[in-house]
Amino acid sequence: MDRKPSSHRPHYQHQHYSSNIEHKTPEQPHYYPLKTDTQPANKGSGCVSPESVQSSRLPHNPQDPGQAYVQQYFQSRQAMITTASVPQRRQYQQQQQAMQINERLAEIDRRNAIKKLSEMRMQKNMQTVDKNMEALKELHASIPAINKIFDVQCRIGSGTFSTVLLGTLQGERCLLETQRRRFAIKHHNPTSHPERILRELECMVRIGGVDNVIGINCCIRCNDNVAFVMPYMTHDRFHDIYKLLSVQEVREYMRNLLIALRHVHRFNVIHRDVKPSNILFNRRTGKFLLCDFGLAQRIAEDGSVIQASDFGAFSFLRDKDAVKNVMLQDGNSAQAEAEDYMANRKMRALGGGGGVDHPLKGPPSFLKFREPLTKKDMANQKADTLKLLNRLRFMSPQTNPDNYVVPSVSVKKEMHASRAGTPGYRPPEVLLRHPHQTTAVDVWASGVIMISMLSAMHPFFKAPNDCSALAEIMNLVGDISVRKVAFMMDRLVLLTQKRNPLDLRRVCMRLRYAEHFLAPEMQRRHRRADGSTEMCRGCDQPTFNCLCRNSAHKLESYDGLDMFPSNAYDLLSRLLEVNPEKRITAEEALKHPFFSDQQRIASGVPLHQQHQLVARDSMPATAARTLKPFVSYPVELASATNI
Ligand SMILES: Nc1ncnc2c1ncn2[C@@H]1O[C@H](COP(=O)(O)OP(=O)(O)OP(=O)(O)O)[C@@H](O)[C@H]1O
Repeated sequence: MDRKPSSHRPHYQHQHYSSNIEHKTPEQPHYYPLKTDTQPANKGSGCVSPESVQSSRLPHNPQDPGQAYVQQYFQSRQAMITTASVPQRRQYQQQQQAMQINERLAEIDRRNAIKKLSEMRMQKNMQTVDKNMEALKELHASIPAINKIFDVQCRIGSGTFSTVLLGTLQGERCLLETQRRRFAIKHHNPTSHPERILRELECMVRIGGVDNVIGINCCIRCNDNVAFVMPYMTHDRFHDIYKLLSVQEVREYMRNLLIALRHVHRFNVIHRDVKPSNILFNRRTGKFLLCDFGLAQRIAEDGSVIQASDFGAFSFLRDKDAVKNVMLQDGNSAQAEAEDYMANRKMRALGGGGGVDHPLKGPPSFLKFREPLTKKDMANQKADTLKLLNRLRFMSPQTNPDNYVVPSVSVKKEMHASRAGTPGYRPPEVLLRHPHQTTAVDVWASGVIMISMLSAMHPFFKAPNDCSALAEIMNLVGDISVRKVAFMMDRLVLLTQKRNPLDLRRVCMRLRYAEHFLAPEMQRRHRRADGSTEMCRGCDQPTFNCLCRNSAHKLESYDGLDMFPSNAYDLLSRLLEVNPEKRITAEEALKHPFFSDQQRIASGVPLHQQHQLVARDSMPATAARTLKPFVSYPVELASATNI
């Protein structure tokens, strides 16, 4: 049989099909558009003739099967309309009108929603502008002296106790904008306790300006309003960068933080508010500053807290020479920042330093060509991650958040224990209400920052109150270590459930590389014959991904997946040591192998000076250029202390 090649068949079929249509077209009845007395045809009735469709879109082509379908559709509809009775037609018209009204209403709703959204956006922008203006006005009104020294540009941040504004010196108006030094003007809320302001001022003057600790240029007071003038530093929001940092950057970040803490701790001062928002870190230049000493406390040799009024707060002010010699940091011009960045880039090109140019290691080859995830896989992965988060955040509903820890010896007189700090960064000794707190409080907080970077989860601890904060810590490190420490501190922790300690490295890896841990092929490989997956009761994870520290399960190894070396986790476990007496100090931590195998690069120090730093960890800040310190203190306080 003479068969046509298969490639010709569609053409043949198409021709056949078209001829069918052509055959039908002559028999087609004429189209009578539906007309009523009040409505012109094709307007408002929702009826469109096939001719009008054809003429408005394409030239009529009877060979086109698409057009043929349109014609057929209208023919059948027209047949229905023409054969329908008057009430049926009216009903049809009413339906069409209702549809149109609905469409119009939907359109109006859509337009209103867009209008409302843009109004809300504008309102938000205006609120920000308002807040900026408000902050500027407030500063000008409450400390008029500021107007004579600074051009205050805008608000750069605000916390619970202050508003921080950006200012440049009026004396430098003749310079290019990029060359003008920039200052952060911290305007304390007048409701802030004077002791708090004084404490912060003293810390900044005595401790600040060196070793990554923010310094102060001057302090201006007018009645109950106080403003600190500090060098301004452009910085990255931790929230924007914590997932992106390379190993080298994490190393530099932690080292700079520990250098700052070591310096602060040498003065027997606990910062008490170490958290990312109090750290100014510039990813481009590698510069790092620890700021906000508003909660700082000085501790006596016996471990008791020295109150701010006994802090010797004014002793340094009495010594006028000491004030003159205060190491001041310069304001930071945009040009100086750009130069720092170039120096850093050069350093990286030579193989040292942190920074953004380091490429991230890709996934290991065995996981590189993974099959795409189905919706079901993604849902499973989400559920699995949620289980882990629930496990980490779990607190029994029976727990009484106001009475979770009691003194084990009830006859002992209860002592005051400081709770100052930010939720999520408080260590076990603070949550256990231990009165003798040490600089180890800050070391724990640095560990919390490190775990956020290693696990790519921020905030890592998210508890709304101290009780659930302690529960979160126990969910990670196990209940036994916390109960032991509590016992040591004469405290009894009331528990409703036991908790296994988790393996820090696997927890961080599981959160950071979730897609690898939950790869469908991995899950399939470990699935039982009945389709279920064996789960570990200790950590609520599949047994092959068990996160328990002493897991007895056969684990998937994920060799080579993690970009962080094992000594990073070793350091982490020492920073997050539950027992404050055993916790590593900042000084010891700086000697940890996590840092020692790397070339030391000090933040913000030009390349040619870096070799001098081998024996030292950081440089003192550059000397003041022109800005003279201006310190003013309340008349009442001055007379009270005989200054
Ligand atoms: N020297 C500076 N350079 C640039 N920005 C700064 C500087 N000092 C502070 N900021 C910005 O202002 C914000 C608030 O500053 P700071 O933490 O000192 O105020 P606070 O009122 O004590 O805040 P909190 O209530 O969070 O403790 C910081 O998070 C930071 O973004």
